[in-house]
Amino acid sequence: MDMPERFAIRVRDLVVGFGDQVVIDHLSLDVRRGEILGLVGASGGGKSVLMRTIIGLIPKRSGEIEVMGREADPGLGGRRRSASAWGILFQQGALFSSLTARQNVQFPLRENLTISETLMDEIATAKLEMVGLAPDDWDKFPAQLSGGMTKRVALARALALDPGIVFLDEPTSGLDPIAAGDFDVLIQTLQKTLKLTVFMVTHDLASLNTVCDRVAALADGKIVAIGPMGDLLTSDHPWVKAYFHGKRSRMLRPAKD
Ligand SMILES: Nc1ncnc2c1ncn2[C@@H]1O[C@H](COP(=O)(O)OP(=O)(O)OP(=O)(O)O)[C@@H](O)[C@H]1O
Repeated sequence: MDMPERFAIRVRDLVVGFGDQVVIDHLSLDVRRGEILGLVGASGGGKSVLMRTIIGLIPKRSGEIEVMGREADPGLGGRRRSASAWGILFQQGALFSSLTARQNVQFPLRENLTISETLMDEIATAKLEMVGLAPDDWDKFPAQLSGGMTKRVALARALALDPGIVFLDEPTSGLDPIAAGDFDVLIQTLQKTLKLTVFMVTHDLASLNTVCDRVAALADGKIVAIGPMGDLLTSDHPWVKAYFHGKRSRMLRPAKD
């Protein structure tokens, strides 16, 4: 049953820390190919650190990380060697402010491929169309784009090299509920059509409910619960209970009697 090909990412017994602080403490996690996995955890609990360690931006102290069946190589910083294995949408979109939307999408192509300007334009256009950005906005600079448009451009850039996995760090933060809902639908559509594996850090309860196949909860440096949203809602773990059944989440449900 547990064939390695079933998994896009396998993390075993991972430890990551800074100085005296241990952030990730013997954590294990499997991300299945083709699933949308949501990661929740307390602020400062290590979600971004976990994501950045998987993609090789932060060194691990010990443990194993396998991405698409290959051991991540800490010596190479992971990124260059596997540039096309994953794409990343950082928190706040993090576009280059001096480049237009189209140039932002072309950036990873320029960095990693030797192809003509015409082909680069064609690929960037295809990606911008894919994320639903109107042609009028393709040559705008980030400062001229709304929050939702910025996220779309950042997603187009993450998809530039046709990755098998995309990492999304709080993709709907800062968006109004309608724009966030539209973005959720976009992620789901792209995941289906491109057969992507999506690893998504989010605090957005609606995203967790509607787009994630499974949700993993990070507490005390470990994954303390993982499964479909329904399983998380019935988890006995104190942090998971507080997260999903706290005052703010309760407000989302209609009052009984
Ligand atoms: N480069 C770094 N150097 C030192 N400490 C760091 C570094 N990056 C993160 N940390 C620390 O690791 C801990 C986890 O941070 P992380 O950003 O992963 O939290 P998070 O779960 O993503 O939080 P949030 O939901 O608020 O974004 C924090 O205590 C943070 O200060």
